Amino acid sequence: MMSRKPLIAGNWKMNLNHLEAIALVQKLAASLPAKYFDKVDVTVIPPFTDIRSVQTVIDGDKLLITYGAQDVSAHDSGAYTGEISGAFLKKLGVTFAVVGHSERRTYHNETDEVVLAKTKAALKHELTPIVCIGEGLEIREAGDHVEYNVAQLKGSLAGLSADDIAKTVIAYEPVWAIGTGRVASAADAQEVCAAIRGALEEIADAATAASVRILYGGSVNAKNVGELVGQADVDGALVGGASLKPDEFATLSAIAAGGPLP
Ligand SMILES: O=C(CO)COP(=O)(O)O
Repeated sequence: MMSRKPLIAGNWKMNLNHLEAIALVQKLAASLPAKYFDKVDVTVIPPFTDIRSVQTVIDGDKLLITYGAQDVSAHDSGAYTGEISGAFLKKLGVTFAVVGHSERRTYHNETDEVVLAKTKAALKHELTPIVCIGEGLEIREAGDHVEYNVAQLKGSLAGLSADDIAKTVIAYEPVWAIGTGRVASAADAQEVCAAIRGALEEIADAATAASVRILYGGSVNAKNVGELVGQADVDGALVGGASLKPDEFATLSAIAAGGPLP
């Protein structure tokens, strides 16, 4: 099997102003020396208003940490008040764009069609979309989580070529695990991530499915990340709360790299 470099992505959500962002990136860099980056990719995903400041620190200090955006407009430019174009993000050196986070699906009514349009926009502007899917508690309790996630994945990637799918990252984030402290078991994460890989093989091909990184997200911390990323089909984590604590985020990145602890 093709080896996939783990990716640890810190989704700050609507936390930290640009001054706090600078301080966090500096602390994170101090705890995570360059030697780790051969074995793990680490990215921070701040609010839009922090991106320029984060870029300045990362470029100025030649850090190996990358950065992403929490959303991207489906449109390139024009009369779309409040939206942010992928072209602007690319110009700011952004690597990743999260699309379809459950908070956007829930609070902003983003459907699979919207998520697909945003995924296409990210790809068009050479950003790597981190396409999020995940079931709510009712679906999990009914035992329908595998089918639900496969359907959401297929809807969010509908019609994309294998070449485009190869340029994505998928994040499985069960809604009941987000911000609750109730992490999925490693076996539960593996079950859905393996099903996602199977679905990628169906909609693209085996080589593409083997190359795409699939992350788990939902109450990931330094204590549980090792077991999660130890699963065959879990290639990293999308981390919320623990990404706001630079020491813990550095520790969990080092664990994903296979150690040693910083
Ligand atoms: O939604 C998440 C990351 O995108 C997960 O958030 P928590 O790690 O805070 O549960």
